[in-house]
Amino acid sequence: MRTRLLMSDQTLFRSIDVFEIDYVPEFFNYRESQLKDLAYQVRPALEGGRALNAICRGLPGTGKTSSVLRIFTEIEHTTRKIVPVYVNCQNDRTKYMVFSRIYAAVFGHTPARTGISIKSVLDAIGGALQRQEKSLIVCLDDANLLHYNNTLGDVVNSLLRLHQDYPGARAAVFATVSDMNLDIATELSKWVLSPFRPSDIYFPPYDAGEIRGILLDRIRIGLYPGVFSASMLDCIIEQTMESGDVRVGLDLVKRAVLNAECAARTEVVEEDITKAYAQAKHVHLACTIRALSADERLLLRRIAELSQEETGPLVSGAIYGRVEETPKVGYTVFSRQLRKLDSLRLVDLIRVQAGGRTSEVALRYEPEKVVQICGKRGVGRE
Ligand SMILES: Nc1ncnc2c1ncn2[C@@H]1O[C@H](COP(=O)(O)OP(=O)(O)OP(=O)(O)O)[C@@H](O)[C@H]1O
Repeated sequence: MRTRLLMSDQTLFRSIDVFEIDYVPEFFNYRESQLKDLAYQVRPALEGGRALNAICRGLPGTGKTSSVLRIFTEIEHTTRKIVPVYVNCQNDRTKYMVFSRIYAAVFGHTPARTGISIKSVLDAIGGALQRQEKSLIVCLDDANLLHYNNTLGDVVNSLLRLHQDYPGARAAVFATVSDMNLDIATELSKWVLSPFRPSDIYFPPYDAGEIRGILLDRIRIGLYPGVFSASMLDCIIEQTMESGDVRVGLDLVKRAVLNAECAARTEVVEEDITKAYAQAKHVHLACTIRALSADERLLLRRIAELSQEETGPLVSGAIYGRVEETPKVGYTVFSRQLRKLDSLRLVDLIRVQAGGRTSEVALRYEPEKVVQICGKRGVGRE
């Protein structure tokens, strides 16, 4: 007899790893054209030259990192003449950390901790590439996080000029950027002396059908048959489309199944998804806030505080007037930061007047939660 009850030693997951953020998906569809573009950038390096630079642009969770890592894996299986290096700028935010990461990929170990200068790390990298006649491709993932204090300009400059001190050492940069308002190429052209001229590779948000396809592939591999019905999947797709980030959908599926297990059910019901959404909402918020610069985080916190204090709608001009941080940023930078919070769906910007500069700013999350996650004022300001 088919039972609806799950025993305590039974699980609905065939493999729970399939829903973890670092899982490398077996099926990777809907990004064929971007993968082709990336492969094209690599081609000159396969022929002994320098790869072409690229900027992969798209909102969070649109497959930028996965695409670059896929191409890097293909490189590793094809040639030893190219050293692909992945740098997660959320973790490695200084020039020294970025070059240590590259050093580790070239030499197989990190540089000695004490007393070694950035210049000597770079010299060692350049020398090794020259001797071994190898070409370097560095992926700066979430490169916008290095944008402040011109770390990004310094890093790109040093890499692209490596060949000047070490003829034959060739390096290229693949930068991924989720801040759709930041024109990294123009920003860099102010700082980077060597020709950067990146190709722009755009990653549009997945539509509902594509999100369904991605989630269905994972459900097929990660869960036992019958655990997740089509109608339950529809609920998850609806929630995922709100943020546009596939990670939200994957996380919701995992949590909903865990909730079903907890209730000793053999299949997910709507209640499991509602509960999962309440649990996951803040996890997603925390991840998005973590990826902000310190100044953007302070602005978001201020908006949350003002939302608690004010009863009427908040408008951008009034928010600017009440930013307390010193030195205060100019209005143009402030507007750009606001647009970024809007593009990350942390706030909604509603134009008050056609063509005017003023917008109504509506926080999309509970202000108390935002203040709590943003942390103390003034901590870690860049
Ligand atoms: N086409 C796809 N097929 C299967 N899984 C995908 C696909 N696109 C994205 N994913 C999954 O979604 C998650 C987020 O993808 P990824 O990290 O590549 O996005 P991203 O655009 O780099 O995001 P961010 O800008 O936040 O770094 C990962 O778990 C990845 O495996």
